Amino acid sequence: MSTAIVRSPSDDRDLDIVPETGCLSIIVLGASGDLAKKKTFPALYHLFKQGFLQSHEVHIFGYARTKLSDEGLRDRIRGYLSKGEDGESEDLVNFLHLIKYVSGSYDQEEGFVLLDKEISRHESLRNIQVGTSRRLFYLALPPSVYPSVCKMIRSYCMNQSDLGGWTRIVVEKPFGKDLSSAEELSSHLGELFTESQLYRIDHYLGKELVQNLLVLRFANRLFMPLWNRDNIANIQIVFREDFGTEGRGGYFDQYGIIRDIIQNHLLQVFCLVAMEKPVSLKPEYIRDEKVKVLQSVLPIAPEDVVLGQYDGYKDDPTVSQDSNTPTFASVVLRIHNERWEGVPFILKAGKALNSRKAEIRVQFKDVPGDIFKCQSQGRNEFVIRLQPSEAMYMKLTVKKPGLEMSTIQSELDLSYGQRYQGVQIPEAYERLILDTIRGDQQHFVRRDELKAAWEIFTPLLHKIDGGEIKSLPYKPGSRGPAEADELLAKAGYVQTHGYIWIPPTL
Ligand SMILES: NC(=O)C1=CN([C@@H]2O[C@H](COP(=O)(O)OP(=O)(O)OC[C@H]3O[C@@H](n4cnc5c(N)ncnc54)[C@H](OP(=O)(O)O)[C@@H]3O)[C@@H](O)[C@H]2O)C=CC1
Ligand SMILES: O=C1O[C@H](COP(=O)(O)O)[C@@H](O)[C@H](O)[C@H]1O
Repeated sequence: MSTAIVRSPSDDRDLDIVPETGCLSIIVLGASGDLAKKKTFPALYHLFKQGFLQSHEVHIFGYARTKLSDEGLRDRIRGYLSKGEDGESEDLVNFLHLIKYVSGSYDQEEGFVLLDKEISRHESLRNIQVGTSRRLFYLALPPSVYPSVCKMIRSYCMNQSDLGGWTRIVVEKPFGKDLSSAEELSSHLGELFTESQLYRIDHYLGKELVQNLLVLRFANRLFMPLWNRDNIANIQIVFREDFGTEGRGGYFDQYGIIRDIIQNHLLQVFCLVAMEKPVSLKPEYIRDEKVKVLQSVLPIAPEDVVLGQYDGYKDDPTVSQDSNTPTFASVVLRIHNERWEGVPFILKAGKALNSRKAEIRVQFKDVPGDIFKCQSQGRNEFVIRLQPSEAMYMKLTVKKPGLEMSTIQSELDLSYGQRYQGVQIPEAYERLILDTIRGDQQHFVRRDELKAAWEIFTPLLHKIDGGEIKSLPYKPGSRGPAEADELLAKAGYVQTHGYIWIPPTL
């Protein structure tokens, strides 16, 4: 009997990536903060548990201004790591043992000299040849300190030479506040590091169903002829949260929902939905196509925007009383190219809404010559739910089971929890951190991509900052301002009536 070789799509990927081993130091800057404890350290722990980080190779350093001992940092993060575990597992003990804390400022050499000394000490304990070590700096910090921190890393903490080792820098969003500040930051970092050393992380690119988009679009014959202006009426990309800015009001008020979610997370999803097929899976080819589609987006018309701010947002003492910062926005993007001319893409995001959900909703056009008179029931829709409970489903018109010839809306449903029982879907950060260690930049944002993204939103953001477009009030726990639904209808979205999706049971 012959044994079938099952290849994963990545086996044939046209990537210039060599498997990497050897001494690895992961340095989390801003280790005392929110992101570090909630996302970065838990992601590292999951990688450790799965064997991607090996005790004999890896050491993890936390760095921040707060005075803490090694044990102090471990105590801070322990509860976030042990979620779902009974007591303190052997894995957890071993992982925490790898963590060391260094305290220092973000703009003085002393701290970074000390940090370098600690990293070098760990490297020499591993008896490695100078220059073969790998140093990964993760900036879990407010962007205001990126320039000084990067300068310090460049001056005092680089891997010494290039004998197969490397230094890589992971930076979080928001990367700038508009086109000019982003470009300034890019130029600054560009003087210190090469593009291949910089990893601009957008954690939406690490989500399972976002990573599935290219496979779905380009590995299925079914979708190829349909994915265009001839068949698709409109596409929504939606992010909803059922909680407000909670404890992050000070940060949020400076940025707002467009900079926090739409300009990065939703726009990345938009690229993958709208771009053309790349030459191959080589990261540069994929990013080239993303840039092209971003450059084809037309300037945003003011009548294609609805902004909202939930009642109670300004109760946060760190939020200014006359704030016009939107906590909700619905923005219609229009692409000027052969595939998408005339198809509105509605990007919508809001905090303190009635549910927590992120999804892509592709609505198809009406069937010409409808002999079943079923059009009023609703159109075909293909929905990709990114979270919670990953799923893809296709809303279809079918014959209502029974003796009569009547129609009803139903669905073809691929709910991951049901179809892939027992399969653990990795956290976005886990996947992306592993990519940085492997040197795979496919799921990271390139400099020109970032620039094109800011070019789309900067004129609108300046109008909002200048008070030219007002945020409309909405009730927490609602769908957002009613005007957003009106905008959706104006963009051509047709609501399905009387259809209720019944979640599958296991
Ligand atoms: N939290 C989240 O869920 C997400 C965050 N991000 C991004 O990740 C980065 C870090 O976010 P988060 O952890 O929430 O941020 P925090 O506000 O928790 O800041 C992280 C650490 O940075 C230091 N710090 C805070 N403010 C300043 C300042 N003004 N100047 C110098 N140092 C400061 C503090 O450490 P110390 O005082 O000890 O030095 C703090 O513990 C940001 O860019 C954020 O936008 C992205 C996605 C989600
Ligand atoms: O980047 C951010 O993302 C989170 C939402 O992430 P998710 O993976 O839970 O969908 C959002 O709450 C936060 O405001 C924003 O900065």
